[in-house]
Amino acid sequence: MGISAAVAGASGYAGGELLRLLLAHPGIEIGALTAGGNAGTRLAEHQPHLLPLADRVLAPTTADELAGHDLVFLALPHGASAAIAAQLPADTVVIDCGADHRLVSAQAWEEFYGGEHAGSWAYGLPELPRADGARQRENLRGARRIAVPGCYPTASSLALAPGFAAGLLEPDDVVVVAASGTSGAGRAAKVNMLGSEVMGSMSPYGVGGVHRHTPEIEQNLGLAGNQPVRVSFTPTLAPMSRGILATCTARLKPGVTAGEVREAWQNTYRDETFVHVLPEGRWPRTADTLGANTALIQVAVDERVGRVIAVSAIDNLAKGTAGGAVQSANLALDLPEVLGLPLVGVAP
Ligand SMILES: NC(=O)C1=CN([C@@H]2O[C@H](COP(=O)(O)OP(=O)(O)OC[C@H]3O[C@@H](n4cnc5c(N)ncnc54)[C@H](OP(=O)(O)O)[C@@H]3O)[C@@H](O)[C@H]2O)C=CC1
Ligand SMILES: CC(=O)N[C@@H](CCC(=O)OP(=O)(O)O)C(=O)O
Repeated sequence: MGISAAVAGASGYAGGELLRLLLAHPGIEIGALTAGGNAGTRLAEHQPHLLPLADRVLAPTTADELAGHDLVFLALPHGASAAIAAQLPADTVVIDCGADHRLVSAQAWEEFYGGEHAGSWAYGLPELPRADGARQRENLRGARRIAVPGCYPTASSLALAPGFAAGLLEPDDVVVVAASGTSGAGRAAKVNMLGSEVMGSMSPYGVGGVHRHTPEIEQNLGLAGNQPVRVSFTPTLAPMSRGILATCTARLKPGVTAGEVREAWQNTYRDETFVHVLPEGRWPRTADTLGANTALIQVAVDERVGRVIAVSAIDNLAKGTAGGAVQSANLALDLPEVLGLPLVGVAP
C-alpha cells in the first residue's frame, strides 16, 4: 500500500499540475479530490488532460474528506488554506501551495495581505542556501506542515541567494523585475486576463513595492545572507500560459570579481538535481523549463556599474508550485527527494 494523497483545489491550475505529477509518482496514490463551487462535478470538466482521473467526482473541501490520508495538498486561494489546515490531524503531512504560512513576520503579513497572520510553516524551497552553510531541505525532512513558496519568490530567490550566502552583495540595492505567464493568476476569471487583453502585449502590475511576494523574497535572501535585505520587486504579465523569467540585479560589494561571482553560483548549485547554472554565454528561457521541475540560472557582472545580473527561468506551475510541493512532500515522507519529478521539459 503506497502513501495516499488528497488534493484540495483539484479543479484549479495548481491542483491540475499536482495531479499530473502525482499520476507519474511511483510512491503516492491519489485519494480524495476536492473543490469549492465545482464540487459535485467530474474532474474531466476542468482537467481534460488528466485522462486516468476523468471520471472522478470532486468532493467538497472539508476536513472529513481530506482526513484519513497520509498527505494533503492544499491548492486553494490564500485565506482558505489556514482554516482547513487547522482541522487536519497533526500527524498528516499538509503541503500548502497558498501563501497563508509562508511569512515568518506577522507584521509583513498584515502589511502585504491584511487580516490575521496564520503562522509560519517549514518553507518548501529545498535548494535555498542558508548563511550557516545548510540548505532549507534540512527543515523539510520529516516536517508535517510545509508552505510552498510563491512562484516569483522561487525564481528570484534561487537566482540571487548564492551571492548573499557568499557575502558578495550589498543588501540594500536589490532589484527584481520578473515576467510571468497568465496561469500564475489562477483560473478564476479576471478582465485583465482575457486573451484579448494579454495576447501580443506585456504589462506591469503591482508596481511600487506593493506586490505581496516582496517580503517573501526579502525573507529568503535575508536567510541566505543572515542579514536584512531590501528588494524592489516589479512583476509583469507576459503573453504565455506558463513560465517565469526573473531578471535580478544587485550591487556588488567593493572588490568582488566576476570570477568570484561565477564560482559562488556554480558552487551553490553544483550538487543540485533541479537547479542548474547554465554554461557561460547561455541564458535561461522559460520554454526550456516547461513541465519540468527545474530552475535554469545564468549570472553575469556588469562591471561598468558594479552590479551582478542573475536571470532565472522556471515553470510557475512546476518548480514554482506543484513540483516544489511534491519535492517537499518527498522530503517530509523520507522518500528520495527527486522521486517522480520531471527533469525533462517539453520543447519547442
Ligand atoms: N498558479 C500558480 O502559478 C501558482 C499558484 N499558487 C497558489 O496555489 C493556490 C491555487 O492557485 P491556482 O490553482 O492558481 O488557483 P485556481 O483559481 O486555478 O484554483 C483554485 C482552486 O481552489 C478552489 N477553491 C476556491 N475557493 C475555494 C474555497 N473557498 N474553498 C474550497 N476550495 C476553493 C477552486 O475550486 P472551484 O473550481 O470549485 O472554484 C479551485 O479548485 C493559490 O493559493 C495560489 O496562490 C502558488 C504558486 C504559483
Ligand atoms: C501572474 C500572476 O498574477 N501571478 C500571481 C502570483 C502567483 C503566485 O505564485 O502566487 P501565490 O502562490 O502567492 O498566489 C500574482 O502576481 O499574484
